[in-house]
Amino acid sequence: MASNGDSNASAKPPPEPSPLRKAKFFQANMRILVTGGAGFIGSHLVDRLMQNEKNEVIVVDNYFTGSKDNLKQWFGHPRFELIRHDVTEPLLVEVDQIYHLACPASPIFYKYNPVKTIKTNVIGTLNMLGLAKRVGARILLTSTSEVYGDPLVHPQDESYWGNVNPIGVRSCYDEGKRVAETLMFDYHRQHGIEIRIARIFNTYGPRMNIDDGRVVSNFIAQAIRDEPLTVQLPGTQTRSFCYVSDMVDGLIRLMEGDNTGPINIGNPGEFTMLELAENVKELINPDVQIITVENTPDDPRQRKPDITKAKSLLGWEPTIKLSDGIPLMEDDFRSRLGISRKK
Ligand SMILES: NC(=O)c1ccc[n+]([C@@H]2O[C@H](COP(=O)([O-])OP(=O)(O)OC[C@H]3O[C@@H](n4cnc5c(N)ncnc54)[C@H](O)[C@@H]3O)[C@@H](O)[C@H]2O)c1
Ligand SMILES: O=c1ccn([C@@H]2O[C@H](COP(=O)(O)OP(=O)(O)O[C@H]3OC[C@@H](O)[C@H](O)[C@H]3O)[C@@H](O)[C@H]2O)c(=O)[nH]1
Repeated sequence: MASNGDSNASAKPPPEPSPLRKAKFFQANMRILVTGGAGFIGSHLVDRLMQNEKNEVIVVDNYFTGSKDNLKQWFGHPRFELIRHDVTEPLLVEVDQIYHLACPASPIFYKYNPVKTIKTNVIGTLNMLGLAKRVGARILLTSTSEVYGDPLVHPQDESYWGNVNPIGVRSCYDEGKRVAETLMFDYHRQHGIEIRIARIFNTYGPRMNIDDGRVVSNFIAQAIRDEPLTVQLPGTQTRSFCYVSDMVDGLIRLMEGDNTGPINIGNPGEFTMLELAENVKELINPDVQIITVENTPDDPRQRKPDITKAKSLLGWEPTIKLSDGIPLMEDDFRSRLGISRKK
């Protein structure tokens, strides 16, 4: 297995998968666990996995930021199960693959209960690794570009170790994800677990919570409601936005491929927050006002993925540019807000 985290990765073989995998006359389905599957990215991932009729999908979620509504299309389907469960508690299920997404992702939600956020990242990831070890499952962690902190290297490639405040208000999330990555590699080296790590860059799309608090959903909801777009100061900070269907494609390729990662998955198109506001204004509501408001501590000043590895190792690159993704998200937000386009 190719590992770009540490060249000393153990040669220890992973635990044997279920004997049913080798059964001559019984072709078992691939049983896939998605933690955090009721959330934004998780529910899109479930939709894609359910399209393959060889997959059985089990979702666990505590509904902190996710919603059953995101999965209602699958209720009652014989290949689908939904379990209310908090990943900080152990879980006993028999599965072949684990997509481990459970963790609040929007800064306002992860800062709301920072102790719970770090427990989710550390104890939650330990529990899922323990499960992977017991049943011989392959596990993929959705890590984040936030492991690079306020990056001093631009764009960020996977070899950069980051510039992270260990005691700041964002640390429960970014240090939490850094420990989660450490745990993944320790289980890989010590127990031979098959791991995959995706470092996800800002992702947007339909089904984001209207009140999620992240910038794209805020601006789109504000533009539709005729409220001023709130650009946090200085407005020159940058982000690179990936449409959710591209993200799901990258995650599945990583899971199915041979490389442990970490691998950046994101769209390198980089925008200042002022540029993003101008784009949303132009595409959704040319009359809307743009205002500046106070920022929060430790906001990263620049962020853009180097996706050379994703291109060469996964054959993946994003296909949907921001100006095409925003209108797709607008349709979804308008239907949920019950506000149609002005004639
Ligand atoms: N969307 C992004 O831009 C982005 C960027 C980088 C990384 N990620 C990572 O991708 C994953 C999904 O992000 P998202 O944008 O879909 O966020 P989200 O908040 O919509 O989804 C997270 C899901 O995890 C669930 N959850 C949270 N804590 C849990 C716990 N203790 N036990 C069980 N379930 C729990 C939530 O209820 C929710 O359904 C997260 O791990 C996040 O860190 C997302
Ligand atoms: O209304 C707003 C909200 C946010 N912003 C700005 O927009 C930028 C992006 O902020 P967001 O809250 O969307 O998300 P961040 O990029 O800070 O963090 C995200 O990074 C990657 C993931 O791990 C997580 O989804 C999340 O932590 C920041 O510079 C913020 O100051 C605004 O200008 N206005």
